[in-house]
Amino acid sequence: MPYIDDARGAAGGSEDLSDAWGRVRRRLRAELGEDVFSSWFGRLECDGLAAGTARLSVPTRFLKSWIESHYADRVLAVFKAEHAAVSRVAFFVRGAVTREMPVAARPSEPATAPARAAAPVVARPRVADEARESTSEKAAAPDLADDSAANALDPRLTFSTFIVGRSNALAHAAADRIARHDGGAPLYNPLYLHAGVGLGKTHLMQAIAHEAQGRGKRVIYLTADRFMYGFVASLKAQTALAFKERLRGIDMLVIDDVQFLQGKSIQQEFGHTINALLDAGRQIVVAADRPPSDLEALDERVRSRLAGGLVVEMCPLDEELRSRILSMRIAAVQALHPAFEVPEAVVAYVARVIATNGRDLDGAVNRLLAHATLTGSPLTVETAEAAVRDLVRTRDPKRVKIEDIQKLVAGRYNVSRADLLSERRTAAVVKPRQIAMYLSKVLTLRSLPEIGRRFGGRDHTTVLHAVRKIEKAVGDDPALNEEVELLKRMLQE
Ligand SMILES: Nc1ncnc2c1ncn2[C@@H]1O[C@H](COP(=O)(O)OP(=O)(O)OP(=O)(O)O)[C@@H](O)[C@H]1O
Repeated sequence: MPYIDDARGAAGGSEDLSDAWGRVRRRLRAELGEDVFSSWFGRLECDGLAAGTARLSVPTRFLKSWIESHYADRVLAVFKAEHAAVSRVAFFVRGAVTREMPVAARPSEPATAPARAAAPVVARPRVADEARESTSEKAAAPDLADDSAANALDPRLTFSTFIVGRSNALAHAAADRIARHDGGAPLYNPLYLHAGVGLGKTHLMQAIAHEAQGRGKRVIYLTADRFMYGFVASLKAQTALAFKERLRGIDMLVIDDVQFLQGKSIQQEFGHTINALLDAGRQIVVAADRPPSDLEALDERVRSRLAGGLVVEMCPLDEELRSRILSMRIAAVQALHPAFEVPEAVVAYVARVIATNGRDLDGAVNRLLAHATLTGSPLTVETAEAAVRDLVRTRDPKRVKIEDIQKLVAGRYNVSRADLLSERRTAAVVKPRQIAMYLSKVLTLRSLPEIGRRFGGRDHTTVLHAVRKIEKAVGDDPALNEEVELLKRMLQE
């Protein structure tokens, strides 16, 4: 069970918290839009409630600090509205070992699915606990000088537990070839995997690292934020040279979530590291949530080097693959809970309705287990439907393009798209232009400078001004609010 010390009596315990958490997620998704929600909150889990504080966890420090600085108040307000016992929210980074089962998922032990190994992940003993923020900072520099890489990988994320289907066959084949490649120049260098949230990138990346390590290769697996913290900490500790040497003296660098690389000097260092490794014929494997050309924060030269090997997209999991992943997860749970019975029809139902990603499939199995354990009654399609309701999305998130926003807004306000990009400053053009910029910010993952470029080469401060202005205007003017909401819906359909 999640730890609920004060809420048990008043709020009805874990089921209540779990329901509230489902509603919090749904409201955040509705309020912030699918893109923002899945970028920042897709991996947020509620681990419990104690002394009025809801404990929320994310897999990386970067996500933690971003959510804390941009969304903490909003999350708190929504949580308070949905659960009377919540008066505070606290964010944590899930550690490889200390990770708790998510809220609806802990009727009994243990996690049913490979928890994402959020921890530093390489060259670091598995006792790593990223929740110990301040102390782990200091430990970052020496971590990379330690050679116990294998210990830090999640032992469950291997090729043997990775299920291959149409959507990931190419990525799997390339990963497999690279991991088993012995001797000679690397085959595809770098291998760049990209996919939306929860489609198996980390699993495949860790599988490569496991396999190559097992073959005696010196491998480092890092998340981008781990790279950043490691580098910054080594600079502080004046061990930057050792850090660089350590990174460059390996056979394979596996680096996850590169879309999070931030900061000029860090990017430069990343670029140098990539170049040095590629030039020395060492294998690099990179994963991100977008193709290299969309890594706007990265220097053009680094982007083109990343794109210079094999770039493979992992597509959404099809129903057949989802069903096989579910069956495997259920079998893993049954090894520990032999009484946990899931009829074929329930597996088929869940595989059909949870069309999003592997993480939601894990969540569904956890909820089924919670339901079965708490009620003691057999699972049916009806009870499964209630148990996984909060995970079901009516449709897949759609990627909205700035161009589509411009076309729709221009059409709606009787101006041309060229007007929106022009220098014209008449009210008839300025308002739709600002609305289009605002929608570009809230519906796409584009940065302010990129949006500025797409609107006739404007400065990012102009975009920021437009975003703030429309944000305020929709708050003050219900008619405009409705108008903007309608445009959002039309774009997302
Ligand atoms: N083909 C697969 N076979 C088995 N498990 C899978 C597969 N694809 C995804 N999963 C499982 O789904 C969950 C999410 O996958 P993973 O963490 O690798 O996603 P990701 O693409 O790295 O997501 P993110 O963008 O959030 O980092 C994990 O538990 C993973 O084991």
